[in-house]
Amino acid sequence: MSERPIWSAAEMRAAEEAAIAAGTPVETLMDRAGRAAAEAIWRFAGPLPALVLCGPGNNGGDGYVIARVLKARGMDVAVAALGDPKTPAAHAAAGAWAGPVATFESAEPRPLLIDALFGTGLRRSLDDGVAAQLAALAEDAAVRVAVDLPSGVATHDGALLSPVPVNDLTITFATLKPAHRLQPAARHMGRIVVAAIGVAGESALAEIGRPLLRAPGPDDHKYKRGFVLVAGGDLAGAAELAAEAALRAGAGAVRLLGVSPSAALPRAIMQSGTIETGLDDDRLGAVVFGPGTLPGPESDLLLTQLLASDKALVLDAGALVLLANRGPDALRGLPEPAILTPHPGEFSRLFGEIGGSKVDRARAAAARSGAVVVDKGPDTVVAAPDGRAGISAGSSPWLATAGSGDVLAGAIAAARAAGFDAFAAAKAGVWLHQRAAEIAGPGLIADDVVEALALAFAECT
Ligand SMILES: NC(=O)C1=CN([C@@H]2O[C@H](COP(=O)(O)OP(=O)(O)OC[C@H]3O[C@@H](n4cnc5c(N)ncnc54)[C@H](OP(=O)(O)O)[C@@H]3O)[C@@H](O)[C@H]2O)[C@@H](O)CC1
Ligand SMILES: Nc1ncnc2c1ncn2[C@@H]1O[C@H](COP(=O)(O)OP(=O)(O)O)[C@@H](O)[C@H]1O
Ligand SMILES: [K+]
Repeated sequence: MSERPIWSAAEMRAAEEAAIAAGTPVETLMDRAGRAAAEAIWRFAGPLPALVLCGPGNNGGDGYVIARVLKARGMDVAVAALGDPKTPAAHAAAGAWAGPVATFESAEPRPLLIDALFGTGLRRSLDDGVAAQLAALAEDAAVRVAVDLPSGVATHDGALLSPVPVNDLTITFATLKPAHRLQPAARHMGRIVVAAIGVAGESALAEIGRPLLRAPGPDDHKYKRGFVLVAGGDLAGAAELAAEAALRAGAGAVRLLGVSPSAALPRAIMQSGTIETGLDDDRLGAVVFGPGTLPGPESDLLLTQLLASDKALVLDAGALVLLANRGPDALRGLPEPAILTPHPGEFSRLFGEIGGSKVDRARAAAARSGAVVVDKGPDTVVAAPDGRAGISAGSSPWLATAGSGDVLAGAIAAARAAGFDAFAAAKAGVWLHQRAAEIAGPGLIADDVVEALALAFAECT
C-alpha cells in the first residue's frame, strides 16, 4: 500500500526543528521550499505576469524566494506585503528580493496570483479587509496558487477561518497537512503538489492509498480468496448491493441470508441456509450486517448472535442504530475488532458530539468503541483504536446516492475476508469504493459502482 503521510502543524514544526538541529538552517529549508514552489508554479502557469502576496511569517518568506526565482526565470513579478517580515528567515528572504514591494492594500490584480500570506502559522481569521482584498485579487486573476495552504484555512481541521478563494494549485512542503484533505478546506486547494524539502518525521496519519490486493493464483480456491456472509434485513436491495459488491471486490464466495432476494441478484451469490447455520462455518472471513436492516427485536437478537460469534463484523446502517441503543461499549472484548461505517447522522447517534477535527473525532470514536471506525463523507476518515488513521484522497460527489454506503460495506468485507486486518480492510474498501465511483463516472447509481469495483480491484493487483 503506497500511503502519503499527513503531518499536523506541530509535527511539521518538530520535523523542521529536527532538521535545524541536525545542521540545516531554516533559511535553507525556506530556500528549498521557495525554489520547489517556484518550479511547480512555472510548470503549471508558465510566464504569466505574477503578483506574489507575502505575509509577515515564514509563509511570506517562501513568497519572497518564489518571487526572486520566478523573476530570475524572466517572469514579470510584482510583490505586495502584508506588514514587515517578523521572522529572521523571512527578513533575510525579503532582503534578497531586489524589486519593489507594494503594500497589500494597494496591490493591483495580475493574471497569476500567488498567495504566500499565511501557512501553518495562521491562528485566527483574517481581518475582514484583508480577506476582501484577497478575494478581489483572486477574482480578477486567471490562475490562483496557494503556498503551503490557502490563507484562511485552519491546518488542523480544515475549517475556513475567513472566506478563502478557490485555488488552482497548492504547493505544500514535506507532506500533506490535514486541511489538504479535510472539508471544507480541501475543495479550495486545486491540484496539490507536495515538494520535498529534506525534513523527516513520523505520523500516525496518512492519506489512504491504493491497496495491494492479490489476484487469484494457481493455489487458490474460492474460500481462500475470502468468504463473506451478508446477514440481510428487511429491505432486500441494500443487502444485495452489499453482497454483490463483496463479490466484485474480490471475495471468492458470498452468501446472502435473511432476505427474499430480488430477481436481479447475481446467481453467483449463495442463498441456502439460515443465518445460524451460515455463521457456523469456519471458512467465513467476514460478516456484513446492517444494510437494509430495520431496528426491532428480531434484528436486535441477530446482533446479539453476531456479537457472540467469533466472526469479523462489518456493521453498517441499521446495525449502527441497534448499536447506538446499546452504547458503544457493546463492542468491547470482541475477538476480532469490528468495523463500523457510519455516515455523519449515524456517527452522532453512536458517539454524540465529539470536539476537534474529523480525524480527532474518528480516533476518539475508535478508541471508545474498540472498533475501526469509517467516518464517511466527501473526506472519509478511517481510524483504528490504537490511533492510526487515514483520510481518503477525496471521492466523487456522485457517491451521494442511495445505496452507495451498502456498496462500501460489501467492499470492506471482501478485503477483510481476503485476510486484511480491520484497519487495512477498511482503508482498502474505501479506496476501491472511491476508485469505482471514478470509473463509473458522472450520473452513477450504486449498481454502477458495484460493477466498476471489478475494474478498481484489477488496478490493485
Ligand atoms: N516548517 C517548516 O519546515 C518550513 C516552513 N515553511 C513555511 O513556513 C510557514 C509557517 O511559517 P510561520 O510559522 O512563520 O507561520 P505563517 O503561516 O507564515 O504565519 C505566521 C505569521 O502570521 C501572523 N498571523 C497569524 N494569523 C494571522 C492573522 N489572522 N492575521 C494577521 N496575522 C496573522 C503571525 O503573527 P502572530 O500570531 O504571531 O502575532 C505570524 O507573524 C509554512 O506554512 C511554510 O510556508 C517553509 O519556509 C519551509 C520550512
Ligand atoms: N458529497 C459527497 N462526496 C463524496 N462522497 C460522498 C458524498 N456524499 C456521500 N459520499 C460517500 O457515499 C457513501 C454514502 O454512504 P451512506 O450515506 O451510508 O449511503 P446509503 O445509506 O444510501 O447507502 C459514503 O461512502 C460516503 O463517503
Ligand atoms: K498561503
